[in-house]
Amino acid sequence: MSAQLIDGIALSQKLRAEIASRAAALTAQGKQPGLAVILVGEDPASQVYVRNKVKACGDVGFHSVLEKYEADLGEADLLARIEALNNDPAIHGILVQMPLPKHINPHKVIEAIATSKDVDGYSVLSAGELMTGLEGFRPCTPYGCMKLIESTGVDLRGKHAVVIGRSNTVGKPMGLLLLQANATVTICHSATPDLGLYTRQADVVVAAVGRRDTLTADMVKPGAIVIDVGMNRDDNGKLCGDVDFAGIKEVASHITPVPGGVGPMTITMLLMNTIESAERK
Ligand SMILES: Nc1nc2c(c(=O)[nH]1)N[C@@H](CN(C=O)c1ccc(C(=O)N[C@@H](CCC(=O)O)C(=O)O)cc1)CN2
Ligand SMILES: [Mg+2]
Repeated sequence: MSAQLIDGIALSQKLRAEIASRAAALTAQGKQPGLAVILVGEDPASQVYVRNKVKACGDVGFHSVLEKYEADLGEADLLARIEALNNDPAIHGILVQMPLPKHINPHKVIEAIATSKDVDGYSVLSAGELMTGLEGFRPCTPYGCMKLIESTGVDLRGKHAVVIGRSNTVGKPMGLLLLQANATVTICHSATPDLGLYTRQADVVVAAVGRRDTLTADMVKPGAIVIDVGMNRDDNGKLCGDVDFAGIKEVASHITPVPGGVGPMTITMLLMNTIESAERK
C-alpha cells in the first residue's frame, strides 16, 4: 500500500484564494484586513517566517505592518507597542513571533494582545474559548492540521485520534479540536511508556514532539492518517519531520510530507484567523 500524500501547499493555495476573495469584498467596503507582525531579535528562522507572513498578507490583499526590534528591546517597550496596535483600527490581528529573547516573558506579551486580535490563538482567553467550544481564534498549527485531515474526506466521528506531544501551542489544542470533531482522543507525551501501544490503535496520528523517527511503520495501524508537525534535521542536515515518512507511507492511507505539509498551513490559518477577525468588526 502506498499512502496518498496530503499536500499542504495545494490546500494552502486553495484556502488562500478563498481568503483573497473575502479580503477583496471587505476592502471594497473600506475595511481592508490588517495584520501586525512583531519580531524581536535576529533568530534566522524567525526572520524567514515573518518575511513569509508579510508576503502572504500581500498575496491575499491584506494590509500588513512588520515591526522589527533589536534583541535588547525592553519588555515594557514591547508591551507599549502592543497596546498601540490594540487601539489601531486598521489592525485586525497582532502576532508576536516566538521565541522571544530570554529577558521577555512570553506569557505577559501574549496576554497583552487584545483577545479580539489574538490571531495566533495563544492567549489564556483564546485557549478557554477553544476549551469551552466558544467562537474564538484557534492556534494556527493545530487548526491547519484539522484542515489537512478534513481534506482527506474522512469523518472523524467515532475515530480514535492519538496526539503525540502536549505543548500549549500544538498538542493540547490539537487534542481539543479533534475532540470537538467527535474523535476519541488520546494524548501521549514523553512520559508515555510504550507509545506504539497507543498509536497502533489510532485511526489518526498527529506527531508533534520535535524528535525525528518518533513514529515508525511498525507503530501505525494500516490505513491510518498520519499528520507530521515536526521540523527536525536528519544526519545530512535535510529538513525532516517526527515520523519515518518512507516507512509509514507503505502502511498509512494518508500522510503529510515535511516540508510541504503542516508548515505552509500554519501561515494559511493565520490569514484565515485574520480575515475572520476583520469580518467580525
Ligand atoms: N507567533 C508564532 N510564533 C511561532 C509560530 C506561530 O504559529 N506563531 N510557529 C512556529 C514558526 N512558524 C510560524 O511562525 C512556521 C514554521 C514553519 C513553517 C513552514 O512553512 N515550514 C516549511 C519548511 C520551512 C523550511 O524549509 O525551513 C514546511 O514545513 O514546509 C511556517 C511557519 C514557531 N513560532
Ligand atoms: Mg505554530
